[in-house]
Amino acid sequence: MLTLEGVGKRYPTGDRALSDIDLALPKGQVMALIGPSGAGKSTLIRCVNRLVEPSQGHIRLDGDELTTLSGAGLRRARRSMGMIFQEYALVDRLTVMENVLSGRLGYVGFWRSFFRRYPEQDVREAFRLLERVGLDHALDKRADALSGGQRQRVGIARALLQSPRLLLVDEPTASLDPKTSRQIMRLIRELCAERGLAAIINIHDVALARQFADRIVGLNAGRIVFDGAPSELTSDILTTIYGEEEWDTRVGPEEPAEERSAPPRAFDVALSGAVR
Ligand SMILES: Nc1ncnc2c1ncn2[C@@H]1O[C@H](COP(=O)(O)OP(=O)(O)OP(=O)(O)O)[C@@H](O)[C@H]1O
Repeated sequence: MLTLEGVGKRYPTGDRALSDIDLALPKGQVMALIGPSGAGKSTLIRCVNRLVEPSQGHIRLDGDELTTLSGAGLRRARRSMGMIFQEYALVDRLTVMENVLSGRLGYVGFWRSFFRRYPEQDVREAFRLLERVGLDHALDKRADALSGGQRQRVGIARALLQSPRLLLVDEPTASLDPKTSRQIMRLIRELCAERGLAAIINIHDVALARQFADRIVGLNAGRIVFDGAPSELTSDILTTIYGEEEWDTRVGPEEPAEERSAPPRAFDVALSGAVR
């Protein structure tokens, strides 16, 4: 379980990115983090794995305080948090298998990984994961020969090979088409359920957040302004998170009357297009 207590972040530039963040993320919960650009979503995710140093507060993973760790302790904590990125962060000239195996870098030591001599059990597990994400036919392909969706699947397999306790996911679908985005979100969700893994997913697409997360947290100007179930996300709450917008606009004035008689649910329309 991950807990954040009174977490704040002020960058050296003076920008206050987070204030008084209190959160508890139980094992197995998939949490979507939404909010307008600049709300502090990436900062929050990066405070958890200390890519950004929080200025105040406590962050604990299974009771271990993360904010005071350094050196080997910090490396150990980081390897228990798998990170999945918008731009995949793969090494283009390496194969799919090599990219996935790099998820073990935190465990195998420099020279072994330099010569790419990973223990056999790591290779077997990498193969199993690639099978699970549907890429066992592409083990030897170079990463730069893959589509965006395939690259993200490699990123997911690599994060899981770390044997993480938590997944930190930063806009995993921002570069993907709508269908691939849904497939990737579904995969992340299923894998979290299979492994009892908690995840924080920073995402701009509210419809995807609503469909695939157990819980949604809305940030605005560095503060939590909503924390609840996807079904509680009303248009009033979207206004609280993002500001004034016609979330319910569903039918244009020029729309033929017969089509107005059975409109799609306003909310689905608003969510599928307006919040990007
Ligand atoms: N390295 C940095 N130095 C100074 N200020 C920063 C830095 N990174 C982020 N900020 C500021 O912190 C605030 C929060 O930024 P952050 O990137 O966390 O927001 P976000 O919600 O992830 O935005 P987006 O959705 O656009 O990625 C913004 O005001 C931003 O300008």
